[in-house]
Amino acid sequence: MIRLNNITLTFPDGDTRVTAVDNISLTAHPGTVTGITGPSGSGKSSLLAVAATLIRPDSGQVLIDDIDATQLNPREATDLRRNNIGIVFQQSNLVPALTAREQLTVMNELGAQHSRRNRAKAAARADVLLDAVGLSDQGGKRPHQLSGGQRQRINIARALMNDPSVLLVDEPTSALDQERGASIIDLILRLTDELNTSTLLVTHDLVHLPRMHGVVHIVDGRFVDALATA
Ligand SMILES: Nc1ncnc2c1ncn2[C@@H]1O[C@H](COP(=O)(O)OP(=O)(O)OP(=O)(O)O)[C@@H](O)[C@H]1O
Repeated sequence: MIRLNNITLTFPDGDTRVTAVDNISLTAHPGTVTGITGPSGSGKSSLLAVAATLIRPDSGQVLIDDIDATQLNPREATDLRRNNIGIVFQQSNLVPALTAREQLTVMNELGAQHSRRNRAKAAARADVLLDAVGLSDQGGKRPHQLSGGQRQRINIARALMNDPSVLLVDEPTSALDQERGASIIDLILRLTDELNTSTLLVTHDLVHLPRMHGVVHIVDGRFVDALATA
């Protein structure tokens, strides 16, 4: 589960500071997808970066499975991120030289020694996830041999390699047409249910919002409305 309590985040802006996130609180429960939406520059990506423990907020708590990430030292925060959080970034950052399957198994090699699975278990997990995202027959292909939608599926599978309890997804449909975008949202909803992740999904694509379990609207860094659609 992820709970953000009264998050405020500012960035330096000349002699002053710009407030990117202004006292936002939200909770995402296991098995649910919460949409985060708002105009460009409203603070969506900043809020997601705070949730991902990539940026420490000026104030507020980031509770990941009841651990307050803002109280951890950088090494502890990295461990928490690796073990408990899966992140799908806006830009696909697949490694060009690796096959789809290797994009997943390499996650295990990058993890902390004590949290690594053995190679056979990591390979088995990669196969399960490739199947879950509908690409079990594409595991040998490199990113340039895959379509945009397929690459996004690999991104999602990779984020799930370490069995995270929290899944954070930034604009997963922005590079896709409506139909492919909708099928990526279907996939995220299904995997959230099957793997019981607490999922936050940033999107400016309003068409997808009615399918989320909850929606948080942000304008100028501030929470303006939340409606439960489930
Ligand atoms: N690293 C940074 N340094 C300074 N200001 C920043 C930084 N990152 C974001 N901001 C500012 O914080 C505010 C929120 O930006 P953010 O990227 O979170 O918005 P967003 O809602 O994700 O926008 P978009 O939909 O265009 O991606 C903006 O005013 C932006 O200019």
